[in-house]
Amino acid sequence: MSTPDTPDGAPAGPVRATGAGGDDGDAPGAPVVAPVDHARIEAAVREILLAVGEDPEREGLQQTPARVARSYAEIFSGLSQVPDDVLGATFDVEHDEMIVVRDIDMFSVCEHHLVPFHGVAHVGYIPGTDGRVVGLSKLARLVDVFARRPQVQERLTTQIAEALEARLAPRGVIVVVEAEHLCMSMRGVRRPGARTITSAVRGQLRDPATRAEAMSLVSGRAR
Ligand SMILES: Nc1nc2c(ncn2[C@@H]2O[C@H](COP(=O)(O)OP(=O)(O)OP(=O)(O)O)[C@@H](O)[C@H]2O)c(=O)[nH]1
Ligand SMILES: [Zn+2]
Repeated sequence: MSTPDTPDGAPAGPVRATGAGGDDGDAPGAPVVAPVDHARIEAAVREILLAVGEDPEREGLQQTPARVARSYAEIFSGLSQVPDDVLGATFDVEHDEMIVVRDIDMFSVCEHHLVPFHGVAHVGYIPGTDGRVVGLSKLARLVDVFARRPQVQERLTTQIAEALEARLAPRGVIVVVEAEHLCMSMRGVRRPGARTITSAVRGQLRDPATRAEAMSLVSGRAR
């Protein structure tokens, strides 16, 4: 299992989107969209369709460039978000033990091939000395902030951990991501079912005993 310490370069800097990632005002499950350049995406998709030998004017493809643009606005909405959009509010529950949310569904896009990789993220932390915690749903929202970008799994894992460290000053953080990369399944080496597991562990959770407890929680062995 890898424990990356330095991200392999960050994706393009965030440009805050009005309303993107809004919390309590959003309808549950409402798609988060970003202000991408729809006209440019549409022109590019039309070119790709022509390049692969398709006819962009045939009935089934006429709306495809516009659909792809809307889809990219959602899939890449993390590029216009920053962690503070979702970790802004903390509260004091005087809890000084580990908190783990496991099996957070995660969809991202491989930056090498622009096809999805998907799986689950497990996110845990030990609150800092001030005992402040963040709402549980915000951990899933934080995963989305970094997953909805062109990514590699190692960087995604590290960025989630570093954002929690920076915002909560926790005593420890653990992030484990398990994912299947469609670039390894549907093309290339063609190994459907292979899962990649990455972890980022910080602070007290690097201590072997605490790390073992965290790993048993995220793997479900403690249930
Ligand atoms: N470390 C890492 N590698 C990734 C990730 N997503 C995709 N890759 C790999 O990126 C590599 C890109 O390799 P290249 O040789 O440049 O591209 P390619 O010819 O399309 O490679 P193949 O996928 O082997 O066909 C491949 O080995 C992918 O499996 C990721 O999140 N992390
Ligand atoms: Zn890929």
